[in-house]
Amino acid sequence: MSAMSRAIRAFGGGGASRRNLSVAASKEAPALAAAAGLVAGRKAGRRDPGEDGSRVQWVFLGCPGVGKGTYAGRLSRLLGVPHIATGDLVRDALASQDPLSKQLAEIVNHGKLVSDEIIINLLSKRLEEGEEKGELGFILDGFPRTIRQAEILEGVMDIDLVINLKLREEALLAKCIGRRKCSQCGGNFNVASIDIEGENGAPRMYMPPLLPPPQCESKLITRADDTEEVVKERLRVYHDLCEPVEDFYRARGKLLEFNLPGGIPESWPKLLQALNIEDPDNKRSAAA
Ligand SMILES: Nc1ncnc2c1ncn2[C@@H]1O[C@H](COP(=O)(O)OP(=O)(O)O)[C@@H](O)[C@H]1O
Repeated sequence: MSAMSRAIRAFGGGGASRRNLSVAASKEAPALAAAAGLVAGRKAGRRDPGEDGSRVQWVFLGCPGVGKGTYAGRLSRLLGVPHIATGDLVRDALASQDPLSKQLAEIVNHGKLVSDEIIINLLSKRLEEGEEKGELGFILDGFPRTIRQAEILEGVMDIDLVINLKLREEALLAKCIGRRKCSQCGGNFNVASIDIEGENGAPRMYMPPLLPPPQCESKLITRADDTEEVVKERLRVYHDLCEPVEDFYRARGKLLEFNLPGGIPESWPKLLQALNIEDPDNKRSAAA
């Protein structure tokens, strides 16, 4: 059993206070603590990426379709830390021969959340594998998604920043339905063209499609849970269960709200600015 699962047991077992959980976690979760590159229970201040980005322990929150995967992936490459998306861990489990996969498909393809226990087991396993490879730091995407997950994470790790991505509601559904992935190279694309009129002082929002190159065109696949009906359910679940997680981190002073102004070319430099990270593209053009 993984360290994080033991922490869950302590948490769910009744009577275990958060303090006990932290103590239990620091004793029982050396793997988890080492994977995070810190001593569990030590409350460090926010780690700015600076020269050594490898130690950031960040979380991305945001509705389905907002672009968590895109921006978390870009930052992970820039800072050299692993991007750990629990949705990907779930999809890997779904594709496996695991007896759990049928049960998981039933939940995921209806837009519901899988149980906290299952998700923490998957995440814990991934962190332990990372630790074995010497990974330091992480950017979590899609976790935590419930208050209970947030409390468990807070008890065993020091999250230093939570980035809450926001996009106008009208764009989210179209962005999910337009998502495509190349089954061969794994590239992510989007066929949706979003053009929302500016209203009540808000500027017009234009997000052009991100089309695949010709060699990927015939190999595109769509996620089974990216149908209109399922996306609407995922958005409902987000508002009910995941939005309170934003309040959880806001109350702890860890939440950075970021309103996406449009597509990647507009949003990426602004996000880097909000995070106090030097834009590598500007650096290159300044050096040229
Ligand atoms: N932290 C989590 N807790 C529970 N279920 C999760 C979690 N992360 C992912 N899942 C499951 O995997 C599905 C896909 O997740 P993800 O790719 O993050 O989707 P989204 O585009 O909705 O943010 C979710 O709808 C849910 O069923």
